[in-house]
Amino acid sequence: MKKLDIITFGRAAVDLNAVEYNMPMEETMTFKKYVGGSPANIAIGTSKLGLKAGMIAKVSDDQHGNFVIDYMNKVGVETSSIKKDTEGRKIGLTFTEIKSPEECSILMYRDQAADLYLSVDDFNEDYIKSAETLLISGTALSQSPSREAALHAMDIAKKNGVEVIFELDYRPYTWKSEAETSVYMSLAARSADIVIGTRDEFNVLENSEGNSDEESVQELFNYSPHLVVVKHGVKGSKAFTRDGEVIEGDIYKTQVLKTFGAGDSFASGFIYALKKEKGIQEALKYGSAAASIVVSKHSSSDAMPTVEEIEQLIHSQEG
Ligand SMILES: Nc1ncnc2c1ncn2[C@@H]1O[C@H](COP(=O)(O)OP(=O)(O)OP(=O)(O)O)[C@@H](O)[C@H]1O
Ligand SMILES: O=C(O)C[C@@H](O)[C@H](O)C(=O)CO
Repeated sequence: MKKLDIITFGRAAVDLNAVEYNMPMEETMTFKKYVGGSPANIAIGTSKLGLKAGMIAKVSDDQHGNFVIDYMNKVGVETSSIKKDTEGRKIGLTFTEIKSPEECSILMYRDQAADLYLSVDDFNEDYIKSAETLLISGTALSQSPSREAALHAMDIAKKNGVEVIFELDYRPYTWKSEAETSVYMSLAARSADIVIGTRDEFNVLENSEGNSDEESVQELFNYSPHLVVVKHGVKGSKAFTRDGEVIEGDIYKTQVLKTFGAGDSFASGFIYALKKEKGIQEALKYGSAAASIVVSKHSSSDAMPTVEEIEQLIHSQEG
């Protein structure tokens, strides 16, 4: 029995979500603070679903860093490998704009962000070995020393039979060029067991437009991955297995408040159901239902649902 079901690797940050909706950010005067950062959201999401989740991250040594660690502890995430930056670097901030339920955007403040200074010395082999699964966020590969740390963590996982999930999580702001992004995204995706990303993110990984999902996944199946999930927003998602299965996931209709947070909640529900051995079709349902719940709420982390909420939604719309 492993101590942890999953460790997520990458940024833990702060989201500042517009309290006033249906207006541009210039006019927004009030923002509500939440924990943010895609891999932090996934640690929170899976923990709220009852998995034993931990995180490898680096936050600022200040009130915001304390806020993130305290919140993660409160929701049951194991935080011993969330380190504080000793050089005074600050946590990333993400302001969100909710112009309409369809028109949302995020504005990231991430210069010298503490998470990109996570280094190989900030975690140890035993911590990774204590988990069944390691989830790496693509943004962690965008700069050194976090890039080497992420690749090192993947290497430890692979040598020790720890499953690796690569969440493409492409945030253009932190990358220098499209070619560089493609090189490192491909390197990580080829070494992972499971890859999850949006169609646009696979285009970034391939540094080309116009490939079909089938073409993207066949390329990856030449390497380590045995399961690849391509997300298509309101059009749902598709999972492809190495042995040729293609499984489609629908969405669950809801009253959308904002669109961000869908990807992280989808990953949380999907991973939870896979770990509970419910099968890929069910995992897509759990992912979509979790996303549907989160897009109807104000945050991407605090809004992560419980198993009961997910199952209730699935049954209500199937009924
Ligand atoms: N408006 C919506 N209503 C219901 N479900 C949705 C909606 N948008 C997305 N989803 C669900 O969430 C999944 C992931 O969404 P999407 O493809 O937008 O990922 P993403 O771009 O990673 O999300 P994010 O906006 O958080 O970065 C979709 O496959 C779908 O199941
Ligand atoms: O991933 C981030 O750093 C920002 C998120 O926390 C934000 O809520 C979001 O964009 C989720 O998709």
